[in-house]
Amino acid sequence: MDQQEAPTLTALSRLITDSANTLQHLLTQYNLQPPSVSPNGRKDWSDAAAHPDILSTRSDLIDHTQALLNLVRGPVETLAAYSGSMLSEIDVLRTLNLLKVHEAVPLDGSLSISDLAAKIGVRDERSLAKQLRFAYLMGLFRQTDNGQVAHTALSAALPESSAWIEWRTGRLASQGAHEVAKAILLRPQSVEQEEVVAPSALADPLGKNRAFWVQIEDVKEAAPGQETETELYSRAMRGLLLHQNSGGAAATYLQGLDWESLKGGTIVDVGGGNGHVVVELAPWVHGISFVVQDRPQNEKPARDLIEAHKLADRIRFQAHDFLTPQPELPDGKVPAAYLLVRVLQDWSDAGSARILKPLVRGMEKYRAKTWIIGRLLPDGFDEMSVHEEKNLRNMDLLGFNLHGGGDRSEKELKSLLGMVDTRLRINKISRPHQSVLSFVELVLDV
Ligand SMILES: C[S@@+](CC[C@H](N)C(=O)[O-])C[C@H]1O[C@@H](n2cnc3c(N)ncnc32)[C@H](O)[C@@H]1O
Repeated sequence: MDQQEAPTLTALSRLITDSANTLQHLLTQYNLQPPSVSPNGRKDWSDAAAHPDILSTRSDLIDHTQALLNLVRGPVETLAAYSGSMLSEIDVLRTLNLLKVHEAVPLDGSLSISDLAAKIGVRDERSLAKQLRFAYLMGLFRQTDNGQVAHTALSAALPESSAWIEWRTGRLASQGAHEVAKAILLRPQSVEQEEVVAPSALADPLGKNRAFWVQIEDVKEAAPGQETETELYSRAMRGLLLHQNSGGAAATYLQGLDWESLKGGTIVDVGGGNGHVVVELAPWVHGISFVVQDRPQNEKPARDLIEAHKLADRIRFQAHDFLTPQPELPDGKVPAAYLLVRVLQDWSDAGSARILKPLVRGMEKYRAKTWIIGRLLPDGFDEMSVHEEKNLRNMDLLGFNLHGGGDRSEKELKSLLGMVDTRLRINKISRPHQSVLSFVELVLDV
């Protein structure tokens, strides 16, 4: 039987002190800001992307701290927290985010709960105060000495994360969680199966087992001034891009792929949403134009976003169902590469093969490459810190919850490619240090 080395309170505390000292020392050495609880302090770690020693020391510190917390709490209280206070933390975050409290509280000042309630249109002031009181315990907003509400570092960071939090904690993204066990019990194991049992379909509020993409489309009608589910989803995907990469969205993508090799060409972003990935990238990769392909519902949000970034001369949106053959590109362009960013995890192997097959035709005809950007799961244990692996696997579980899909390991990706075309192979894979995304270049042996 495995005998795990039992950590003690003092041994863990020592590890924490050592990692904290190292981290502090490295930040000073590289002239970077220390962590801070001030609303104007360090928000994320994107500035440390080029310093793997900082990132790995930080991950160690997080892992040791979590281990100490679990030890001090003990098993019963840890389980009580998962089914109690931690759930309330999510509920309070959802509520205050929906009420947009972070926009109403001034960044460099404070206001009374009554003024806050008036500003955000809340009538039940007492209940708002209770939500805030719990939020203070999370370090989300704080009460000033004169009883007013002010920002903390955590609440001040909400604007960048707000869209993702709104969507992820909302009904459509959460409903499947209640049916995961049932889906696992019911699901057949066949990779050939295109229609899979997805938890979110089992949780369909209309009881019709509608797939996620059908449910999201069916909620087309929004009240005047309100956004549709698709608009919220697109906004959330953009939020995830910024949020998941700790602010360093473009930097991660630039490190991962050889953009220079495509100069003068056109990249087709297949399932590119409203173009939120390529609007971040385009300013950094000169001489490349983009065609964003996605469902027609994304056309307007995409055009608005592209226009807002003044990139209409380089980025075109094309409504296209990626399960069907590739259309001619606008303006007679031909593809130099297809980009699939965070798409395949939503589909079973059979569904993913249907998405990849039309691209293989383009790879053959135009000698185009295909770049897959997504999460690759480790096959073994201890390949990364607990903190990193949780960040990675949390999205894998969400893929199952929503679509019955999920992320793949390199081995599983290779087996998928084999189902698509035996000439298709992985040319290279890279994962920028501590990025949750891996960058995979596919080529076709012709
Ligand atoms: C997980 S999102 C990824 C979006 C974007 N690539 C990113 O990384 O943020 C999956 C995308 O696939 C699109 N999609 C789903 N089914 C599609 C279909 N049949 N044809 C085209 N796009 C589709 C969705 O609209 C959505 O934009």
